[in-house]
Amino acid sequence: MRSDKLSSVGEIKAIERLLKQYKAFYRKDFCFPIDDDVQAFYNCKISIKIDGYCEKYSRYPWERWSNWGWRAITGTVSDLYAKGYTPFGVVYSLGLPKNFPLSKLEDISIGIKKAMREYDLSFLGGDLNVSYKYAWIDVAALGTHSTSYIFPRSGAKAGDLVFTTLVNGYGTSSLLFFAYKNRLWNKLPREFLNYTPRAVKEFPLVSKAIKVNSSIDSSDGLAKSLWILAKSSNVVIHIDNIPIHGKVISYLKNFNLNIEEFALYGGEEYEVIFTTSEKEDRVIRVCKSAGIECIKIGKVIEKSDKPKIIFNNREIKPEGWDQFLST
Ligand SMILES: Nc1ncnc2c1ncn2[C@@H]1O[C@H](COP(=O)(O)OP(=O)(O)OP(=O)(O)O)[C@@H](O)[C@H]1O
Ligand SMILES: Cc1ncc(C[n+]2csc(CCOP(=O)(O)O)c2C)c(N)n1
Ligand SMILES: [Mg+2]
Repeated sequence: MRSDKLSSVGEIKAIERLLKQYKAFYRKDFCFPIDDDVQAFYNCKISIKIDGYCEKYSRYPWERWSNWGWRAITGTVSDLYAKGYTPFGVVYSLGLPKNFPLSKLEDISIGIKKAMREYDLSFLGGDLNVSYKYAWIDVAALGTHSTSYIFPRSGAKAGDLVFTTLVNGYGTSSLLFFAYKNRLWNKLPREFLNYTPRAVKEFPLVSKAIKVNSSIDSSDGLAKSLWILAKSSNVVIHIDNIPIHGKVISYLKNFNLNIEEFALYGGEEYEVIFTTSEKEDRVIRVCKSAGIECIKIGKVIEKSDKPKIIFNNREIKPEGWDQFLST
């Protein structure tokens, strides 16, 4: 309905509406489905991704502006890495209120530079605009192909094993969001508050050594990311292992919180969730040689026109971070 608000419709439905209109502008020689994490062209050699963040909904009060700059770059390149592409450069656009101090702008650029060093990115250009009340950043990144094939969200096959990388781990980001919403952050140690996830830049190496069938990054949480894979691939996925960062568990217990829920419904972990028909021990070994840990979390059971995620005989709610529903 045209009169509906974004806060009742949510991000996914709103985007679906937009994408219907843009179908006519999609070229047949593009490599990914129109709604995938990234798009690629020139024989899939070059790929592009854009991602944006509003300060109000993406920077916690205890965080430095440099963290915000770092995460904006990380969030964008994460999608490229998750698809096997290695980003080589970024352009970004900043919107800042008129009274924004120059010192904070410097701090944002410290975070951006740190991320460009970490991911070996070139600076391709920028833009500075005035915004109303809150700061805003949009980052676009270009990546090059390092595998001989591509793996969309829709490529999961019956029998595939489902893996996730464990570079940042699950649980920390949802605990931080909980602490923020409940004004409890002074109960958490600096170690948690300084959470600075990094994108899984080793994943292109993994996808070179094994054949990945489908993948997504976990920026909107494990449950939602798994659900998107299942829905795009039309499959039922069984999960038998929900990963949670060891250090988070005691805090969740202290606050009397449900451990599984915090692992499932987070966001901003920037892990790669992928499916493959390769054997478990080989996948774990290949990840290790690439310098990261991967664990098997489940299996793709069957093709189905009723895609779902099952854990312990129960269907997992396909919920997660949504810009319009979550805040
Ligand atoms: N405003 C928009 N107009 C057109 N297409 C959009 C718009 N926003 C998102 N999309 C497209 O919709 C798809 C899903 O977008 P979404 O941002 O949820 O992807 P994502 O990779 O999960 O992003 P993120 O990394 O931010 O979680 C992508 O193909 C994206 O290009
Ligand atoms: C003040 C404040 N409120 C909420 C959050 C949580 N949060 C912000 S963006 C996001 C998903 C990013 O996905 P992507 O990078 O793919 O766009 C999440 C989980 C936060 N960090 N700060
Ligand atoms: Mg993504």
